[in-house]
Amino acid sequence: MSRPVRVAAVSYLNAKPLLAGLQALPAGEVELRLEVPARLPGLLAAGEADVALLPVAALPRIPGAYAVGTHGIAADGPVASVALFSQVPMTQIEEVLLDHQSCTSVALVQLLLAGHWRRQVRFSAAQEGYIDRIAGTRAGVIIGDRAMTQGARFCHKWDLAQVWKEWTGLPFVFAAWAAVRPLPEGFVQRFDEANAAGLERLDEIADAHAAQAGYDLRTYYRDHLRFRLDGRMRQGQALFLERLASLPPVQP
Ligand SMILES: C=C(O[C@@H]1C=C(C(=O)O)C=C[C@H]1O)C(=O)O
Repeated sequence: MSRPVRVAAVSYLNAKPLLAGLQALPAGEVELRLEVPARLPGLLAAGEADVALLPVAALPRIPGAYAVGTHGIAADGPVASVALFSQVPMTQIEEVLLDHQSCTSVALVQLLLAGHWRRQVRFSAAQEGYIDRIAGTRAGVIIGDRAMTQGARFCHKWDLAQVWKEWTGLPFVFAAWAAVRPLPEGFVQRFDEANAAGLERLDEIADAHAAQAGYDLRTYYRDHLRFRLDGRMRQGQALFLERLASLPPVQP
């Protein structure tokens, strides 16, 4: 491949530590594009991206997808930025709005409601502006930077990675680098090392984006997010995909 490797990543602050190290790659080796998670599976499947930070719920839909390196976006306990928000207690929720920017978390909430909370609710596709419609018995999933600042607005917040951990005892992987077609010789190792280099500078990266965040990014990067996908992470991912396969066709 003589052209740059086209890398598509999540546009939220959660991905900045993985992306920071890519600057160390040889000039012109990668071309970076940032999108909300729900757009990434389509880019990879259509060949518009060579590598994507792929929401793991999309893996079964992309034939031939394989893991690139050892990094992604995960949590081992509360993640802080993925939650179900509601004004009423769990037992009174009748409808759940599914964040249109999400792919994995909207599947996770359906698994948790059916298998962990054992609640039957209606799921509705959400659109831009849906957060204002979370009211009464209508709850909603919110992911990413927008989720970090909703705390005071809703009476109830269930952190989905924390609930997954309580349910299964395992970490949860939201997204992981993946490709479909072969990559240039040696690229995966260079890319993986570049990711790891970014993780050495978490505080510096947090401070560089602090004004944009408006919350404590150092804590978010250090205490909530996990970027290295070890054996337990992959175990959590496998269990999620197994349970997802037995869920009735994911709505909406
Ligand atoms: C932790 C997060 O993980 C993400 C959630 C995703 C999803 O729900 O599809 C995909 C990628 C990650 O950005 C977050 O967005 O806050």
